[in-house]
Amino acid sequence: MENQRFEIDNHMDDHVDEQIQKCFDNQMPKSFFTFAGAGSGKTTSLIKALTFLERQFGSDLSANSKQIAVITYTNAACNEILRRMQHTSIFTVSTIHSFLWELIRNYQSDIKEWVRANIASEIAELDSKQSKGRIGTDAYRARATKILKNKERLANLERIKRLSYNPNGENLGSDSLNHNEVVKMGAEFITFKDTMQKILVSKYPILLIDESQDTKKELIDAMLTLYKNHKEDFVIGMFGDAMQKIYMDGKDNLAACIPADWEKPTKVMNHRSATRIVSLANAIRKEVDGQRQKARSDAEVGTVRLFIVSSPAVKATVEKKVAEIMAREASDDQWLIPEECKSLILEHHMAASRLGFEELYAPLNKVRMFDTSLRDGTLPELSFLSNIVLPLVNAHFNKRDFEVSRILRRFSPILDRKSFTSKKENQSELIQIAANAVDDLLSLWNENRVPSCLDVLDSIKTSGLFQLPKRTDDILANPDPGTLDEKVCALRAALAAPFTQLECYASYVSGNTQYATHQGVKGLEFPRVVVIMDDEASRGTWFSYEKLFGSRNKTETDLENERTGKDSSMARTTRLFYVACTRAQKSLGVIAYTNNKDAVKSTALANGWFQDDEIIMVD
Ligand SMILES: Nc1ncnc2c1ncn2[C@@H]1O[C@H](COP(=O)(O)OP(=O)(O)OP(=O)(O)O)[C@@H](O)[C@H]1O
Repeated sequence: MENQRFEIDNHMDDHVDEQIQKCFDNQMPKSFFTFAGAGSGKTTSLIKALTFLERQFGSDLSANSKQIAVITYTNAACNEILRRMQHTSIFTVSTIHSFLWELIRNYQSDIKEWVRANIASEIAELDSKQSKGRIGTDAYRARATKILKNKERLANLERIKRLSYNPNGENLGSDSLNHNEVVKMGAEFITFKDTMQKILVSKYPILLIDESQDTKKELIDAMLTLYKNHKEDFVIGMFGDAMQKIYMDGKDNLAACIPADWEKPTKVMNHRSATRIVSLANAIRKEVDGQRQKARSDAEVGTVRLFIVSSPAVKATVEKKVAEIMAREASDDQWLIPEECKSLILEHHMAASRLGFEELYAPLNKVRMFDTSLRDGTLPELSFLSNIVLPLVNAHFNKRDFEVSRILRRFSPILDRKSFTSKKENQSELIQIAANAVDDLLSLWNENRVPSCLDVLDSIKTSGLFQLPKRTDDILANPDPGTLDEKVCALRAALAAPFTQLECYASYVSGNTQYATHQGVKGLEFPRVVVIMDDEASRGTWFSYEKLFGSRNKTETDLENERTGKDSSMARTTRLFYVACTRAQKSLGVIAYTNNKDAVKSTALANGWFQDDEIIMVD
């Protein structure tokens, strides 16, 4: 085995980059589909392709006002690509939502027409269900509310001059489109409007999609239609890995839908992980598609361990013990430093309980509308506190006066440039007003008190130190709870939490703690990884590690899905497990919280995922 490793040619996949470069040949453009396993260098190949394109065609594209579009799954991935390409202007790097919105935003009359038809069809569908529904049930009432809201929106539509959309926000206004509408509409415009196709192809003769296994199926289908109609003057390049499909809105069996005339380069190396981690990844993948990777000849052996723990254990204590054992087993003391390890949880609330921001998180986690903004930190009330107030408070307590005045100049309406320059004679007075407002705010921390987030908002409201998010008045008011809407109620309950919890939350959403979710680390890598499998603590039904590890029976639906070849919760969990484990470079600890330790152990052994001496039973 060791000898075989040294025979591995670490450059065996280099031809893939040349194959991709040939696809961009002006005379004979070809689209391509590069699907390969974790750590095989897909993102690296994407960056190499962009570097090549810039060198080869950069000035030509700029001279003709054309660009290369790159679509990524997250804003973080966009920023990483932009950073690596040094923000070169021949590239438009965006998420699916912003890409589509940029493409269609100026076609307002088409947008309005589409929205009108879409609402009308939703109403018709709801009406039809309502006519068959049972009066008085929750579902009946919910449908009635939806019908009413849709009718109001339809009536209001005519008065709206311009429909707006923010790909990274909540889109609350009556003139706003929601995320689903933009994807559906954008994809339909590309699919059915010749002019939209021509505009897209002429602006972006090359379009590359990263993580295409999870790219919304509507967009993939639209791109395949676009390809069919414009294959002579348009190149699509898709990068991805079917084994890493972890969201339900991606296209199933994408590989089978790729036209026969595309290039399909494949890779067999794993440049990321130690050999033992690569062999675990191969074992997890074995039953799915049998694809095997090779570790680099210079890869270290690495360490994997499975810790099986009875569910009611005190988790923080268990996880500390696991880190200590990993330090010993992997001969690596860095395991003892939490910031040097990444702990992958299943849901954000598991980070909230471990990091101590549960009171802030739990009420907001119940509101579906907050799903995205709570998780990415863009919920206006929280982002206001995290991005403006927290830095101000920290700067003050760390005696960074220059930073305090920078924040005030930038964000405080008291020192707003316009009023400041127009009232020259009052400038020192304005500075004093701002300083007093800051003092009032900071006095909340006097005598080692910890204010609640509500106290902080209240002080800012009284002093006018900063402009507050729109809902603050409602949140701070004290009306009969029955009259408040669900979102305001949840915000009120959450913001009663101590401000220290906001600090922990802010640190978590900006990626500065040891915790991240299995899904959130897609595309990333870390030297030391702990994968935490804890179905009992996770509320979703989408994944089930207990079923994957044989400690819970499959349901009738699972069995039916398996029989009919449909995606099942076992299949989804296998892919999530693969994604999580393959983030590790050097060593990997997997913790299974379970009520059936023996079943977990025998499944881990029977599947060839772990050896007996790699499994540790924790009491
Ligand atoms: N040809 C190569 N030679 C050496 N190192 C490489 C090569 N290609 C990629 N790497 C390194 O391997 C690691 C994984 O690469 P990359 O993130 O591009 O893989 P990926 O296929 O996109 O992974 P994943 O699917 O897991 O997101 C990175 O650290 C990268 O720098």
